[in-house]
Parts: sequence; C-alpha cells; structure tokens
Amino acid sequence: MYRTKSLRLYKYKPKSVSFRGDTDSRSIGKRIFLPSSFTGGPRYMYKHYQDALAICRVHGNPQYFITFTCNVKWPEIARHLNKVNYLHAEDRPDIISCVFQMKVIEFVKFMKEDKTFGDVAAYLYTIEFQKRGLPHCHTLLWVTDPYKIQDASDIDSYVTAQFPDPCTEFSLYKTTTECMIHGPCGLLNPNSPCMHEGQCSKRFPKPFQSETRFDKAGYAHYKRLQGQHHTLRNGIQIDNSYVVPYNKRLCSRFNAHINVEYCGWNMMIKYLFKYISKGADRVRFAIYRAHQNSASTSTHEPPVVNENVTFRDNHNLQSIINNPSFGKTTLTEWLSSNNADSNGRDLTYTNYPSRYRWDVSAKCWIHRAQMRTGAIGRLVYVYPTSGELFYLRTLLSHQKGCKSFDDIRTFSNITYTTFRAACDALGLTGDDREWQTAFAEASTWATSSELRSLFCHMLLFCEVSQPLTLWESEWRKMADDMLLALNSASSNPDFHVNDDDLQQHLLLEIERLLNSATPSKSLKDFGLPLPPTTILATLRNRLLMEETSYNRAALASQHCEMHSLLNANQLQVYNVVKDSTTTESQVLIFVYGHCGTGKTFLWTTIISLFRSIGKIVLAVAASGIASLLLPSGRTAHSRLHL
Ligand SMILES: Nc1ncnc2c1ncn2[C@@H]1O[C@H](COP(=O)(O)OP(=O)(O)OP(=O)(O)O)[C@@H](O)[C@H]1O
Repeated sequence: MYRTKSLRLYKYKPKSVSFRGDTDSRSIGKRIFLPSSFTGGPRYMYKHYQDALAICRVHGNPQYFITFTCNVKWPEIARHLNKVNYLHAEDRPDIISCVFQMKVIEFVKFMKEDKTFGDVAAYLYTIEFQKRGLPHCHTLLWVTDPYKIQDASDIDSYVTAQFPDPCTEFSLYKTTTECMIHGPCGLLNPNSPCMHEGQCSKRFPKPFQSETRFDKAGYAHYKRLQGQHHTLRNGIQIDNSYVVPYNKRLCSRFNAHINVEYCGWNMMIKYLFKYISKGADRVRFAIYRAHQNSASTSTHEPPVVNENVTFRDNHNLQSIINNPSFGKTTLTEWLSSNNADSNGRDLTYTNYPSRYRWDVSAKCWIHRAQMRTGAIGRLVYVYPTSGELFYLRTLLSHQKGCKSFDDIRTFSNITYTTFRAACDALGLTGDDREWQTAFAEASTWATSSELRSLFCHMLLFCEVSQPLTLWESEWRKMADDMLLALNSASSNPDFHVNDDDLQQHLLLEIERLLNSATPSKSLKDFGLPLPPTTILATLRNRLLMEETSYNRAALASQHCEMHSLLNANQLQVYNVVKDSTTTESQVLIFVYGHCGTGKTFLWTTIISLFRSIGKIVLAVAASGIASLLLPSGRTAHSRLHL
C-alpha cells in the first residue's frame, strides 16, 4: 500500500505571491497522493518510462532484454531457510529481497566488467516483486557499436537455446536443466498453467532450427538442433525445444534463471518499456548511466507558466511564500541563468542540460565543470488542448538564450502577445502542422489505444482543419494492438491483415470513441469515411475474418502470372468458374485428367483470383494429403465439421 504524508498541490502563477488571501494551507489546492518522487508510485513509473524513452532517442533501441530471477537454492538464501524445516521462500521476503538486491548489483557489475555482450553503452533495470513467485529483474542493455549484432549468426556468440554438453560443461548443464527449462507443456503436459486453449501462451515447445534466423517481423528464432542433449523431468524427456534462451557465461556465474532475448532491429520499444515499467505497489525502478565514458543522462522536467507547488497540509502559507526558493523552477532559472551567463545562450531550454546541470537544493543551473556529451533533456508532454501551455512548450524547443518570458514570445524583434501568435510567426503552426508534430511525438511513447484517444481528442477540441490528411498520415500508428490481436487470434500461417481491413477496424473503434463523447459525434462530422456495416459481422466471425485476410497484393501478382500460363483446357474451366460468380449462378464442375495435367495449377489460379479480390474460397479436399496441395486447404470433414 502507498504511504505518504498529506500533500496538497496548487497551480501557482509566477510573480503572483498570493494564494487568494488564504492563510490555511488546508483550504487551497487539491489533495494529491503520490508525487513522482515516490519510488514505485504511478507517477514515478510514468516519469521513468519517459526518461527511458528519452535515453532511447539518443542511444537507439536496446539490444538485449534480460530477465534475471532469484534462485532460492543460492547458499545465501538456502542457509537461512534450512535453519527451520517448515520455512519456504515466501516466508522470508526480507532475506530474499536483500540477497537478490546484492545479486542484481553484482550481475550488472559482472556484465560491465566481463563484457559478456561487449562494451556496455547503457542499461536500465526494474526489479519486480510479485504477489506470488520470486523477485525478478528486467534489464535492457545497450552495447557499443562494435558489439552490435550485424547478422543473425552473430547472436549465437551471446545467446543460446540449447543444452550444453554435460560431459564438458557439467555445471552449466545442471543450471540449464534446473533453471532454463520452460514447462514442460504442450502435448507432454496439457495441464501446465501456461496452456490456454490447447496452446502454450509462450509458444513452447519451439520448433527446431538448424541456424539462428530473423523472421520478417525482426524477431530472432534461435538455433535449436534436434536429437542433441536432453534431460528428464518428471519422467518426461525434455529436448532443446523447451530451452529458454540464455547466455552461458551469465548462467554459469549466477546459477539462476537468466533469460536473454535479442531485441531485434524493429521491435516496438515503447511496448517493451511499458512492460517493464507497468508499475504497481510492488515495483521498484532504477535507471543508471552505465558506460563510464558516456555522458550523464540526466533528464529535466521543466515546469511551465503555472507551476505546481506542493506543500504539506499543516504548512503555513506565509512561510512557504517567504521561502527564497519559492517559485524558482528550472524554467524561471533558465531565464535567470541566461541573464547572468552568456555561455548558454546558444542553447534551447531542452538542450540546456547538455552544458548545465540543475542543482536541486540550491535551485539553480550550474555550468558543468567537465564537459559531458549526451546529457538528455526532455520536456513534459503537454496535451494539445492545454492552450498557451502547449504553444509555450513548442517554443521552448526552438527559442534560444531567452532571458524573460517575453523573449520566448519574441521573433524578429517583435514580441507577440501570446505564445500561439509567436508559434504562428515562427511557422510552427498552420496546415495542422502543430497537431501532426504533437501526434508524431506522442506516438514515440503512447500506446495505440492512447493514440486513438488523442486522435479523437484532437478531432473534438483542436479544430483540425484537414482531419482526413491527419488520418491518412497517422492511422497506422494507432493500429499496433489491433494488428497484434488479429494476428494472434488466427492459427492460419497465411493470415495477412490487409491495410484496407485494418483501417476499417480502426475506423470502427474511433467511431465508437466519438459516439461516446459528449456531445456525441461521428466520423462523418469530420469528413472521415464510415466503416461498412458488414465489418461487425466479419469481426464476430473468425472464419470470415481468416478467409478474407490473405495478402491480396501478393495473390494478385501470383494470379496474374499463373493466368498468363493457363493452357486452353485450363482457361476454359477458369472462365466458367469466373463467369459463374459474375452471373451469380451456381455451378457444379468436375475437372478430371491424368496425373500432372495441371489440375492443382488450375485450382491455385482460381483460388488466387478470388482471394486477391477479397472473396472467400473454402479450399477443401477429401484427404489430408490432397488438402496440402491446395493453398490454405483443409480436409472437407474438418472445415465443414462433417
Ligand atoms: N499451364 C501451365 N503452365 C506451366 N506449368 C504448368 C501448367 N499447368 C501445370 N503446370 C505444371 O505441371 C506440373 C504438374 O501440374 P499439377 O500438379 O497441377 O498437376 P495435377 O493434375 O494436379 O497432378 P496430380 O493429379 O498428380 O496431382 C506442376 O509442376 C505445374 O506447375
């Protein structure tokens, strides 16, 4: 449970040292529960999530995602538990937490010194304490350029998903058999907790691979050879298909479950960060700059015009106001610092931390004694409907060396009356540019459902002049979760979500959001296309969805190529089938011929024709072997439940 003293928050206006004549702090502001300085709280997690993405903007995507889990068999833990027979790990969370914390520190130190994955450029970790189970640490690791993976086979030097040879690496073999095996599940153990609807939620057992490869989505599939070493668990023989990917040196050193995954080049990193900073009352988070020579990654959250002031329930307001540092913020002090020191006047507010550091206790910017590169500044995201605040934030990324708020609004020696007017003069607004910029920025950290809300918010409140243009340029960013859900719902290996279909699903969702707004709105109010009414029926019917989800562009080109090769007999049958759909007449056609006369070729051409135009073809055959010859073919009894 969160515990905090009673804090209150008030939006304080700089230069106005009055709280409307109030003297009792309990009468003003609103009660807040947890500031972002509260470790593990939701605001803390959110702040660090944003910091992590700021690091990512500089260092790029991390290369490895490592999960290190506590092992109760470590002697440091076992000797305490063994003192009393009936003690279990969950009875001594104090011991478990202390030992694990020490191990994590050692683990990070080891990776840096041992260069297990090469020179560490940066790292970030969270320690998760679950209600049940043992604490584990999620680590993201960035390595320096020379150690980055260039080719799938390079991964084998760092990650393996196979049992080591028990004759030569017995101790590692013991660790892998005890800690690095998933399940068993699947056919070997259908009642395993990871099984859902007959399938392992983690997709074990993994198929055997003769070599490590990347799939088209960029995910690594590690080398797993068949018939190599194995182990027995509960009398069941476990082979390489159940091995969780690991690094040999880390497992040998720590004798624990340490799952290592290569992140891939195009992984949606924001979802990974969301996962590790999902936060709750049982999570702790730490971000460290790892590389000794790399620069500070301090981030700064400059407040804006109406600064939040926090104080305790029982504080005297006069003493708060009389405090000399009252009202000083990173932004006001940036202006003061520019007045006093000309060295930083070539920097925007966002870039100021690269040369200056914020002294929290003195509340002032201090010139860095040692010039460090790579210090990262970031501005707190401001919703586009925040009015002047939004435009001030936009200006802070462009205006340099400002000495006053007036300077921020000044362009070409003209001081504009509002921040918005200054943005207009600087060409930062107009043609929906500000909305496009705001959306593009949010898409680096917000989930697709948050982006859908933002899109509706913009439509409803931001007077977007060309909603269709904004939709066309941004719709794909709002569809990640839908694409994932559609793909994972299908067991068809040829399942392909076409852009048109995905857009329709998305439009349906946005229509729902707009309908639930007050007052209720619709896509057509903004000149956006309404999804067809049939889409709901398709969404509810899995078979319909699967059978309309082939890669239409690829099928169209396949059809074009095959059609040009059809001989006269094949063409005759082809035309009869095609015409029957145009005239909507029912026909029963038998095609017969000797082996190798091109019957399958004809079916494939006809099937690709109809599927390429979004029509449904149920390709069935009498036997399993024959059904394999047809594209996405099934046996008649299976498909039609005969
Ligand atoms: N019009 C065509 N142009 C080019 N190649 C063709 C054509 N028709 C068939 N083929 C080729 O001939 C071979 C045999 O064709 P197909 O497998 O379609 O015959 P089939 O009648 O289905 O045979 P079976 O009865 O043994 O299954 C295949 O390699 C196929 O690609």
